[in-house]
Amino acid sequence: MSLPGVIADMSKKSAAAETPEPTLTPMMRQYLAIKESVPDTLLFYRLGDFYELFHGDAEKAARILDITLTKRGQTPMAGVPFHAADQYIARLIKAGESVAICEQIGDPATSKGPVERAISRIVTPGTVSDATLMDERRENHLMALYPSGARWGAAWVSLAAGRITLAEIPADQISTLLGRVEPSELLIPETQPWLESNQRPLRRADWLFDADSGSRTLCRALNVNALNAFGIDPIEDQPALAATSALLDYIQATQLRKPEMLGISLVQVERPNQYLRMDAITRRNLELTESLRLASGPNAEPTTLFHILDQTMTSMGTRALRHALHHPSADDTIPAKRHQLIDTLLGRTDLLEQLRSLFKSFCDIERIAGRIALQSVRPRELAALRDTLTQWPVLAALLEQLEKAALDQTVLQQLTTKLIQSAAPAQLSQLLTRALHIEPALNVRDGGVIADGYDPDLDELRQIQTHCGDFLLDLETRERAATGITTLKVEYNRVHGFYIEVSQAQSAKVPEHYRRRQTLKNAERYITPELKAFEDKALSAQDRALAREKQLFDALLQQLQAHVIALKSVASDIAELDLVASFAQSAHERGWCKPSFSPIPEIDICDGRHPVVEQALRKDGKPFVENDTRLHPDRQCLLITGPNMGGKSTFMRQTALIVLLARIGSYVPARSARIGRINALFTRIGASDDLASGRSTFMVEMTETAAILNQADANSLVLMDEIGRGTSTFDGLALASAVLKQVLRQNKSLTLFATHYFELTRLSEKFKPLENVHLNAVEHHDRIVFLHRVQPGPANQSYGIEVASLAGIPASVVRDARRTLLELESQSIQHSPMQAEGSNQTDFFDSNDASATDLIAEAATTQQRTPVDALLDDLDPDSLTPRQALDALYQLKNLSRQS
Ligand SMILES: Nc1ncnc2c1ncn2[C@@H]1O[C@H](COP(=O)(O)OP(=O)(O)OP(=O)(O)O)[C@@H](O)[C@H]1O
Repeated sequence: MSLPGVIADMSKKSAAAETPEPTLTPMMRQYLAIKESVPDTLLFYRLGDFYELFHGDAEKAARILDITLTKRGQTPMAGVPFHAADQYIARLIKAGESVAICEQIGDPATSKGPVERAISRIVTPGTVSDATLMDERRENHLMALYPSGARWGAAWVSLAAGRITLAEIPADQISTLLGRVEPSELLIPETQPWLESNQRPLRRADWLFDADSGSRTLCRALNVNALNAFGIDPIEDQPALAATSALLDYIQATQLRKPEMLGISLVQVERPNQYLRMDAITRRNLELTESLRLASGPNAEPTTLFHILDQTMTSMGTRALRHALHHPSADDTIPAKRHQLIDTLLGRTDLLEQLRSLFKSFCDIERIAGRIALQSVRPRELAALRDTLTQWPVLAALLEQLEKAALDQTVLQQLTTKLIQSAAPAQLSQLLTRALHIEPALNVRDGGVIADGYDPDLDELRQIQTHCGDFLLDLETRERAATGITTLKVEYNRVHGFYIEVSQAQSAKVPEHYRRRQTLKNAERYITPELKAFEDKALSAQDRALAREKQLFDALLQQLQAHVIALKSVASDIAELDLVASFAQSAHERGWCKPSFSPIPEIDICDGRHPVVEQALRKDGKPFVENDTRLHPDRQCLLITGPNMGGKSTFMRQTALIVLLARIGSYVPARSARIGRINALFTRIGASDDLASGRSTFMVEMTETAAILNQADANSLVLMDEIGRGTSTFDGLALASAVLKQVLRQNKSLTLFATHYFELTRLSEKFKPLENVHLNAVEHHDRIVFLHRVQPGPANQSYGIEVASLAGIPASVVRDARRTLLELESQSIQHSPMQAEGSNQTDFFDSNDASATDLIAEAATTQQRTPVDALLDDLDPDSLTPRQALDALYQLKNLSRQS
């Protein structure tokens, strides 16, 4: 198989490399030839104690790492010390760069010209697996996408966990997938257009995306003959397998390994509707794992749900939580099981505490298993694994007690049987205890990794080093006794090594097997076969001990391979238990309740709270006001009005978060909660420019609204906050009304719709499933007090100016605003169709097609008609010849340029 992409075909040397410029030094020629094989990767070229970067690589690295950029002749260069390379690599990876490490492999002594060098490893953001280069709290994913008509095949891998996931996604949900998986690196076919501004893909040759090859390589990676056992259908899953092909090819190229050596042992296939659907915007708006506010200030308090919820004790549990938050289950089974476990743990909080404190000492079994599979595990990681596994009997005892306490033991048994019954932990713990030094050195090359007593040869080598003096004394005593020469001495010098010295006077007594080494004036020096053997051993003992340790460590790694799958399975159960224990802890500390599920689209929350806002208020000693949310097909939409700062957004978000928490299997911040069949969450909250893709606030708002109107259905929960506020009042009101009606009539989604357009509240007269609620405030001693209580009916006042005054707007401005408001109100009473009495007002929201809403919208557009609009009106596309159509196009372009 030819080496693809990242390691490009070395035979295809560029003209520059084949016929190098005469001025290039041999070393530079070597550098360029190697660099050509990794054109998009920063090449760390080993020179003495440094890794050097040249040309563009040097400039880029100097910028990212803030290191000095120097010049050798005309060549820009920058370097990092080899012993500190990992920390620099970590920073480059974080910045999204890939790094290739090029080491010296030739012997300097025998080399003519530059010492032979080769790339020893390639680290990329998506394939990194080294502990020192990774964030233990999150997964690193490499993803490949393969477009196949309206559906795209996707495959992504966590190399550290050795897990591949395959899926097929509708093309319009690619950004949702990217938002959910957050790949660190993305591969797409070379010729595929790419519009997602948030993700910079790596383009790979189209032919690398081949389903058959994907299928074959995956079989090799898993060491199986067919993929059916993993739920993969070679025909149906072709697009995903095509993506898998490019994915595995890239990993092989970067890891410099064959498929069967990639440590991939888990494969899963995601089927549609497995998870509650949320697009990237919704994830962001709900601040699940990333805070909106952090972006505006690094010191701001984290405000994410993840931050509030994370009481996990292991990094495996932390990652499981992050994953769960982005993958709420659409189905009740998984969350219901977790709820049952939480129930059991809350019944025995003493065991919950013991379990959590046990987990605190647990190492990252999953990642260590992954690195064992990749044979890149470090001695101290194995020692940590040993220490964790020796605690298994304690874990088993705790789980048995929990099982006894459980009302229904099946769920706990399903989860813990493997943990308790698996033979792997005990076997491994014994093996590692025997093999590893109690506190092994950081690297095998430093020695002191393998335990005494594990290998007789190593013990002897060590013995020689530590007991050299004892041996010599012992030999001296024995030889004196054997020869009767009382002045005999065993000694050592650097030139002659070990010897037995006998005075000239006694030299006649030396036995035959003594060989003369040196004659001095008054003494003879000898060597014996025993001493020679010892000398050979002693002089090379240290080197040989190190080599033996390396050999033993490698053999140990081979032995451990057999346990990788069992370890990963154990790790995933520990992650699950840690996650559930974390949920239980939150429920226990905060008095959260167990939600129930129902089969119809409904939400019935009693005394719900927003977990993040509540926590922030508690810090300031302020109470959170609980609110109910009731939505069902007959009460499909709540139109929420109320003053700014009244709590509208908080109320809407808390409803979504409670649904989400229930669906990830957590208890929820409420007195009671019944969550029905909800399969998607949509939000249109807040306003922000998307300058990166050149979209204004209003454009962003409308794009997000359009996505909701096009996708939400009766099983969706939709949150819409202040639709239409980004444009003129009439346009905004007209749009808000039309959107609301569409959601009610067509989408039929459960909806929370917050607005400042009081006029909309009249819609409840026409639409029975629409109900008005409001958040209220009262004025008290010239101050405004927010009650934050959701009450039936529409609000009667907006308090916008009062809130502005609270925010510190100068008094003169506030006074001016009040005056203007009075004027506007009196004018609108006289003129506005919205405020006029009787039929006018009803007409405005008439739901007939010729409703006044539509008319207002039309009128607003007519007022702003441009020559382009006029020309467009006059055109009848069906009656135009191609020539006329082209002319019209030119005309339109001219007009538009003029206007
Ligand atoms: N239920 C509640 N109990 C206590 N305090 C609350 C509650 N809801 C909201 N608050 C407080 O009020 C603040 C503003 O709430 P929120 O942003 O939800 O108001 P809003 O009505 O959406 O405002 P705006 O219309 O200006 O967007 C919150 O940051 C919080 O401090």
